[in-house]
Amino acid sequence: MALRLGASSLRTSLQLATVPTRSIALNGARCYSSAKAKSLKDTFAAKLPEELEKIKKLRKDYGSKVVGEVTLDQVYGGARGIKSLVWEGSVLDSEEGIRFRGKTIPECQEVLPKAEGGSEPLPEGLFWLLLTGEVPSEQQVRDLSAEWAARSDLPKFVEELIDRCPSDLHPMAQFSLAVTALEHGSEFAKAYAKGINKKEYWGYTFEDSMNLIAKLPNVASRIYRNVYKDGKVAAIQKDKDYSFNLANQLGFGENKDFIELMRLYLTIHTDHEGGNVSAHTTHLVGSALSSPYLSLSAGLQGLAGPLHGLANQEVLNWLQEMKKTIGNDLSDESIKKYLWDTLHGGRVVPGYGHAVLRKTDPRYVSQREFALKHLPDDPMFKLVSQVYKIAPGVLTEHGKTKNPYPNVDAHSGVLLQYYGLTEASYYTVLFGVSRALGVLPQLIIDRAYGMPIERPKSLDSKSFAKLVGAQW
Ligand SMILES: CC(=O)SCCNC(=O)CCNC(=O)[C@H](O)C(C)(C)COP(=O)(O)OP(=O)(O)OC[C@H]1O[C@@H](n2cnc3c(N)ncnc32)[C@H](O)[C@@H]1OP(=O)(O)O
Ligand SMILES: O=C([O-])CC(=O)C(=O)O
Repeated sequence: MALRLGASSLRTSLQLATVPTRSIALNGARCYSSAKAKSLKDTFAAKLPEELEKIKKLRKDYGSKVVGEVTLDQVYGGARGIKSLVWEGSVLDSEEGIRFRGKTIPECQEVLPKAEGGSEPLPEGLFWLLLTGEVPSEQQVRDLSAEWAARSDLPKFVEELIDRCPSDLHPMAQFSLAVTALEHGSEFAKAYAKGINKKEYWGYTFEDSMNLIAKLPNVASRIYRNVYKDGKVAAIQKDKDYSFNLANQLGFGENKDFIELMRLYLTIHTDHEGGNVSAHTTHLVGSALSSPYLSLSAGLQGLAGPLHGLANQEVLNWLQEMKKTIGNDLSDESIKKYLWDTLHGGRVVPGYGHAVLRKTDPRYVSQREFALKHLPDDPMFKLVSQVYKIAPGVLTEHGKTKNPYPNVDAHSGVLLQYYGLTEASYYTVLFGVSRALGVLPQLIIDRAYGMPIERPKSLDSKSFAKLVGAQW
């Protein structure tokens, strides 16, 4: 019960009184409806004792069972496939792709609440699903939108910090810098410094995560407007959803389809189980009890690498280069030649391959479906489709990559450029806003579970050689 007391002591005025909820079936998923919607924090707190009990029993009964073995190749191969992380929000199947709390992307598109008149899910709903495992009601999602809007103001010094960045400092560096500076308002760090009971950690981590997510549209749009536009940022509209506000602040609030794209984009980029660089980094830094601000900032710095989230920037630049080179000749032969030139130049084909996936990424598929619906005749979409037809064969013939199919980053830039967001160096910031909605729920869960500091064992090569019985 201490956990619940700790949580409720932090309740904000926006959280509505909790009343028993009625569970109804919505397309096979559980959906909770009630006169007064139960808040996210109360929903999580109510489920927590049972979750903790289940984990305690699992560890008591099976704690010494072997869950896998590790080869020397895995040690030298980026820890690929080693099962060593607990991540509740999503699990990635190499053939099927991601499932968020057991639900595929199409299933999420079906069951998660949408904006009035909209057809894409609201990322608020996915955040709720990732944290609690439950599909929220429409009212719960509306309340969450309102709560984020209410918490969205930036401290003046953070605005000034962003404004003082040179416009040629990469947007991702500006983004992680601003998120680090928001640490100034960390309730977790302040409470820890005062000395709090471990059982109260998650409540403060929840508050920090909510505040941080709420502020990201202001941070992200300020960077965009400063670097590429006139530096003026629209105010958050308190009665609107998160994606509307982000789209509007970027300067695309008049375009309903772009807002819908933001809702889809922010939903599908959230989470990709725990081992990817941004998720793992956030979790790792958080395991030292660094605040959610410092943890996410570290994760964003990993996302900014070209083999990870920056690949979406690389893809658009690469496609534009290709267009310049091949002009209107989208024949199989000319695409093939361009792909081979890239590979012969010792470069990777951006947007293709994956550390886990061995089939086309379902996040690519959902973006392709969006394009087929909204921009079927866009020349860049046609180019992307042609590359999709040709690249798997070329990469297979090249014989190096274990996965010749496209990942999420192969498509996102083409959708953004269609609506006029053409600045590729900005794209990973949008990815980062979405990724925050995926990695912060797990950070709250980590603290609620009392996960320890992460500290795997390393050895030098000589010791590994000895371990496998080799000469050194
Ligand atoms: C959101 C995301 O992070 S999704 C991934 C975004 N990144 C990209 O799209 C960049 C292009 N892709 C890649 O570089 C890789 O496929 C990664 C980083 C995604 C995965 O890396 P790995 O798990 O090491 O891939 P894999 O085991 O297939 O690599 C084997 C070899 O194939 C190469 N390879 C993998 N993908 C590609 C590619 N798209 N083009 C050319 N070569 C490739 C690797 O560089 C590696 O070469 P090496 O033996 O000379 O070092
Ligand atoms: O899973 C990975 O390694 C990379 C990825 O697609 C993501 O983080 O979204």
